Amino acid sequence: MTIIRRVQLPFEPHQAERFLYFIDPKHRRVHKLLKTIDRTKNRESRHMHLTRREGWLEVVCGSMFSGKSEELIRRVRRAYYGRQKVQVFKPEIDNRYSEKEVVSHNGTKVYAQPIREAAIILDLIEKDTQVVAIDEVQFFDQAVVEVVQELADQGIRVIVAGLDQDFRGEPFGTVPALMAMAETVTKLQAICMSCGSPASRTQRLINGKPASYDDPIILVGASESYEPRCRHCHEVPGKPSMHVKQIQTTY
Ligand SMILES: Nc1ncnc2c1ncn2[C@@H]1O[C@H](COP(=O)(O)OP(=O)(O)O)[C@@H](O)[C@H]1O
Ligand SMILES: Cc1cn([C@H]2C[C@H](O)[C@@H](COP(=O)(O)O)O2)c(=O)[nH]c1=O
Ligand SMILES: [Zn+2]
Repeated sequence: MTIIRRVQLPFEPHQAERFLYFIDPKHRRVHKLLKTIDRTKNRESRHMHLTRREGWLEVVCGSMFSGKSEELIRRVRRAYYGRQKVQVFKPEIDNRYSEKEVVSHNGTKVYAQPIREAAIILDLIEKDTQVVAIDEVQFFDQAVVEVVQELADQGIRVIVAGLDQDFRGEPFGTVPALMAMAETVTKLQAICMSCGSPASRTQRLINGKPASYDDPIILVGASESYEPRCRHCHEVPGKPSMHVKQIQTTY
């Protein structure tokens, strides 16, 4: 028999055996050779990218209007399609569009439990919850960092969405720390309302004028007080300028 071609058919990782087919064109026959394979080895080589242990943190951040809530809602809906037990939380202070829903600027929404402080999340988690989503995470107290770590360590997929920068263009609350400890970080951009470039920052406008650096950081609002801007169009009157020190090197 002349073997001219060896064909390895696709196989599933759970299969303990695979077949090697030897094609003999002369006799128009296919000879089958059964080969036992090592299940563990096979699974490792083909599925290294799959997570074996549940529980991690996903951060969705960016400026206002960049699509953070839309993205959080999209991930939550997909989890519901997967028949997963999901709990969504939001800070009580964010009552712009709804008390008991996360609502995006273009109207998509999902039910959420409003809470006053982060530690309460641990009391509200139900036994079989697999996914926890928290919107407007920048408004929560410092304890939110330990809360999400605890949930992820317990095997829960935790999704948080929030502003990485305040209106002054400075790191916002615990979001930078959450970004550092997350397994994945998705940084979104809106469109700059001044020049049309991708926008990484949020401009606060008071009576149409840029808010000054000393204004309070927390001010709940939407398009009446804020618009997305790129770094070049973002204005913060009174912001201390950064002085780059000249470093003298001596040899
Ligand atoms: N300048 C803008 N750039 C991008 N999207 C904008 C802008 N202004 C309004 N939007 C709307 O905002 C939506 C995103 O809203 P949302 O998910 O609530 O954002 P975020 O949570 O980041 O503030 C977009 O899909 C779009 O409909
Ligand atoms: C920049 C900035 C924003 N806020 C407030 C304004 C809104 O209520 C939320 C952000 O909502 P979004 O879902 O990202 O659109 O935060 C604030 O209090 N301080 C700020 O500096
Ligand atoms: Zn711009």
